Amino acid sequence: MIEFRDVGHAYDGRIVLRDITMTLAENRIGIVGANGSGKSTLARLINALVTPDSGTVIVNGVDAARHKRQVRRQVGFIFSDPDRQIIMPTVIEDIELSLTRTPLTKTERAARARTVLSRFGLADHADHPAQRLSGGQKQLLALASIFVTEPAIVVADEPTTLLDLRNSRMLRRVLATLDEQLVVVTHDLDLVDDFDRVIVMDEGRVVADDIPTVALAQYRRMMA
Ligand SMILES: Nc1ncnc2c1ncn2[C@@H]1O[C@H](COP(=O)(O)OP(=O)(O)OP(=O)(O)O)[C@@H](O)[C@H]1O
Repeated sequence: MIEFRDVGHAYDGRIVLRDITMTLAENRIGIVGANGSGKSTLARLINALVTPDSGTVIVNGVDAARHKRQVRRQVGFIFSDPDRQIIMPTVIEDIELSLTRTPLTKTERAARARTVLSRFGLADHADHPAQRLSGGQKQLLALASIFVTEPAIVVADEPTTLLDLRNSRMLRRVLATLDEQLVVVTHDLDLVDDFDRVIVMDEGRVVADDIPTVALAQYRRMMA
């Protein structure tokens, strides 16, 4: 569960988030809104990549700004630019790296890594150089390397920007099977239309917060 209590944030004195008070308890939550409306900043507050200038963000009972490391262990964050996340030379090594802090043996880590790669359609690329994957494949790898650690909460900032239609459909199917709480920032409205809740941001405020059909209709009217 994620709670925003009267949260505000400014960059260099320019306010980008204001008066955010809400509790995110649903399993799958989408955040949509115009460019620059504050969505990424809101997402980054959840794993303390950004700390609020005012108010508090509480993640599973823990103040994110005060206990960054504890919160980051629970929140997997997926960046829209996968190059920020890919570290190891090969695809399988990159996934295995995510598992180094687990008590799994080397053989178990390799088996878990291969399972997640096939779930994300990358089984045939396991031993390929990670940096030579296509942009979309890198995005899938970045997703797989977070999901393999089974965090309690997954926050994804525009996870489908580089994916073709088949891969964004595959991601949609994978997301539908997850037990983790999921918060997705996106401009891909189809991705969130079967979510439990959609939040619409505008100029740093929440302007709609409802089931997808209602919230997305309001967003479409706003942008018309
Ligand atoms: N690190 C930063 N330093 C200064 N300004 C920033 C920084 N990050 C974001 N901003 C500004 O804060 C505002 C909100 O940005 P944010 O990235 O949260 O919006 P967004 O809704 O995710 O936008 P988009 O849909 O374009 O990705 C924007 O005006 C942006 O220029």
